[in-house]
Amino acid sequence: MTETLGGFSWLLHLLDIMLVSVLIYHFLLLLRGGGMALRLLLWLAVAFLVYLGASFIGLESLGWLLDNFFSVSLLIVAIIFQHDIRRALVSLSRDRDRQLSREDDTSELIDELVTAVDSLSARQIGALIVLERGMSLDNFLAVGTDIDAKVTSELITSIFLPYSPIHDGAVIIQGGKLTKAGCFLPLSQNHELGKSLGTRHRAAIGLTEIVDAVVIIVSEETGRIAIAGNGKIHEDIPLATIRKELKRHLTSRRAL
Ligand SMILES: Nc1ncnc2c1ncn2[C@@H]1O[C@H](COP(=O)(O)OP(=O)(O)OP(=O)(O)O)[C@@H](O)[C@H]1O
Repeated sequence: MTETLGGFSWLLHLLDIMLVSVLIYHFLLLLRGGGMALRLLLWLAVAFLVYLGASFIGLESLGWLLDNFFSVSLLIVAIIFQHDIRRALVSLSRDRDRQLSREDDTSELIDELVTAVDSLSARQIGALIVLERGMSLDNFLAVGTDIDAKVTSELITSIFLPYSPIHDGAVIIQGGKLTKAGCFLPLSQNHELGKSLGTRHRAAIGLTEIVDAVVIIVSEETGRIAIAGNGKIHEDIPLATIRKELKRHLTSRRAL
């Protein structure tokens, strides 16, 4: 094919360089933009078609670039989708036995949580309360103190009192029991989060980017209550809404 187009070799080189530039430009735009998953897949498909065309008409630079690009594309995909891959791997360790079995247990748990959060908020005591749903939280319990007790508002409040030795970090609630306190959660790396969000709030968001847990946050600075799920946070929520949201989250098996 290159021989057939021999007379136009300078044109081919020009076309080759232009296509490489366009590809690099759009790839950089892609890395900056949102809606990553679909756009990346689309671009991989387009790049593959361009690669076939480039090989056919003998565009050497473009062919070389795409050849190398495909070799590292698996790595690129793994890096870009690291959160989704991690979430998928964690979901393999679903532990349905720990789900709350009876509706009464769920409403009793919600009552205790709402009372605790109300009291903490009124006194501006910071708190981070994680509720396990379908996906196991066992991978996040390495650091922390074993508690394994029935959830009561008094227990939660006393853990977060400033002079309590385990007030730092998060408490974990699994299947209606408060299993751990002082747990360290992964911080969110989401650059789009507001700069005003500190590490307590970022830790809540970070965990829910990976698992389907729901996290209640009480701000020490403002006393405001927030709730995080599915990598998103809703701040300054009234108690009635917290109750409604908890009920929705704890009775549904789907991610939020
Ligand atoms: N990765 C983490 N995992 C669990 N708890 C954390 C983590 N990072 C911070 N915390 C908790 O948050 C506290 C610090 O909160 P910080 O003031 O930085 O955050 P914030 O989001 O501004 O919260 P606040 O509104 O309560 O001040 C720590 O003392 C600790 O208890």
